[in-house]
Amino acid sequence: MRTSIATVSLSGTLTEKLTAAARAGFDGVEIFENDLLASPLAPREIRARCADLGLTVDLYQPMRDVEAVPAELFARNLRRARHKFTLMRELGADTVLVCSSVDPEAVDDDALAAAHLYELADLAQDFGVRVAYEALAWGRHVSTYDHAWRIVEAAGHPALGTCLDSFHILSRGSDPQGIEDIPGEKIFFLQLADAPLPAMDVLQWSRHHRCFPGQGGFDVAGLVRHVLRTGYAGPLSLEVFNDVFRQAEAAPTAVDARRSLLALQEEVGAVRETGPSAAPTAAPAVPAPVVPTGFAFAELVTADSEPLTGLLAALGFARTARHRGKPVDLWQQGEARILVNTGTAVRRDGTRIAAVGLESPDPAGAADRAEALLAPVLPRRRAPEDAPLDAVAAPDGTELFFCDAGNGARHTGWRADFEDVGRPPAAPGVRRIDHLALTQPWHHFDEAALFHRSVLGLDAEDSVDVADPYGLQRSRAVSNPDGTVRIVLTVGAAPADDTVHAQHIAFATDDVVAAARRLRDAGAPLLPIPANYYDDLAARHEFADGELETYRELGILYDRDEAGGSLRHCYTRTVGRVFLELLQRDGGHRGYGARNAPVRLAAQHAVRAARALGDG
Ligand SMILES: O=C(O)c1ccc(O)c(O)c1
Ligand SMILES: [Mg+2]
Repeated sequence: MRTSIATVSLSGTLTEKLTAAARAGFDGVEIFENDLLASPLAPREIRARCADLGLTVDLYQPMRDVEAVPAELFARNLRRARHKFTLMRELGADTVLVCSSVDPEAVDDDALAAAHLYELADLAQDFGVRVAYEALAWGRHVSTYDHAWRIVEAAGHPALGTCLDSFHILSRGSDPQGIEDIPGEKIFFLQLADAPLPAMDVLQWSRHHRCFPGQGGFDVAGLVRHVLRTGYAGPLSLEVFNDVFRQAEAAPTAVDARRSLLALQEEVGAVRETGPSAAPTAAPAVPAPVVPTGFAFAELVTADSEPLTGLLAALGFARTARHRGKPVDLWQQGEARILVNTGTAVRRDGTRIAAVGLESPDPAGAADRAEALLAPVLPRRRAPEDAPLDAVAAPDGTELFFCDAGNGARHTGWRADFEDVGRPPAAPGVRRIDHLALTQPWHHFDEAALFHRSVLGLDAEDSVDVADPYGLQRSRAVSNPDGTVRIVLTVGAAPADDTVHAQHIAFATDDVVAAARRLRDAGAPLLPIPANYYDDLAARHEFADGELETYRELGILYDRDEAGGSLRHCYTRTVGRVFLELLQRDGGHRGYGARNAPVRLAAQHAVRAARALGDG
């Protein structure tokens, strides 16, 4: 199906939006009136720009507050419409979206509304324009799609149809099944947006929190199936009002938007119309996702490896191999493998997680999927003898390598690029990487969740808001079914300091107390946790004698889930942007201890403040 995007969904000038949409591969655009009004280009020049970019102008919108008003006001509305239809002829737009009225002077009279829309469509027809009537969820008298359709049907004008907008339909909890009662040829346009639950005032919800399909909580795919069964032949168009997208760079937002439609069409699948014609609407053929089965490695870049390797050694890691051609060392303990790269130019914020190796049952298939979902395989700076290894860039820039599963043991693939220099500890206290926490740039949070879900086939949990002392952090975990790959995507609060940008690697251990003691005894300080936290733990949970004192001594945090599963975890100091977590899960606890995050964040801010004063 053709794809389109409303220019309101992207940031920048109209020209920048058009360029971004075209580069992302959209077939057409909805020209949002505010974008045109703010543009120095005349409608004819915008038309030419779209033509140059290979974009069709699928819709001009919105025309507001037209119908069911007193005669004198309606006459003024028709005058306004005439001006707009003239503009549309210049613009090359053949369909205008008319939103249901919010005018205080509008009356609740379907017959009058139908008569007015008939007159409007009649005038539009003289300009070669069609009118698509849309029910705004907050419309004064018309706020549901089925009500808007009844008025369109009653008007019965060939140049009058309806525009369906998934936000207005799903936000009100309307049953989309009724869409199939509308003849497809009378659905002049379809606008798609998702949005996070829970509900809020629909106008604010719509104006600020829409997101691309797959990034929120609506069943947009289900709605689209209903529409396609009618035989609707127009484009799938994204209309998203989102404060972040309005500020973020248009190009990556447009790519994210296109990716959301590719993933949506895949989810919708092939739909056979229930109407007279039979041709099923096929989804674009994209390779199936190849879900990663584990972490092959995490690669940290650092200018000064001492603090990092000192911390790894204190944790019980051993330096076991060295890359044959690059300044990259492998540190290992159990199945946890950390690459320490001192050769990559490190930005001002120092040590950071730059790449992640994902074990994959089909690395080539994973790369094909990524390419099909607009995440191109990165050109690799590799020597001829280096193992073939494809990587793609996640929205935060982290390079994700698709590694042949089992590299850790069989020394094939990436592991063959390293020569052994030592042996991993015989009795590892750390078993494997439990999860990675990757802080996302503020404007890539929704994009990151969609990327990890659609490109990597990981399941996304609901986002969780965590109180940082200086604002709110949002986190959303993505994972594979058995939990051997878990990535927590976090977007930080202001001020943009290291805490906000910090990343961490969580290591799974069967005995967090022993691991914490070893770390402390090896001279690597643990993050100190305030006494008040432990007083609160004592109030909330029963512990064995001495257990709480041990946690207080070692800075171990505790969480118990509804099923009685427990999580014990503690943190190291931060090196550059990276800190390490030791965690012990018991009784099937699958969470991340989000309840403890505010305390951990406050403790990290306190350490940072102490360091700034020179006493930390
Ligand atoms: O919020 C609005 O004003 C608005 C305008 C046009 C639309 O198509 C829409 O869905 C909402
Ligand atoms: Mg709309």
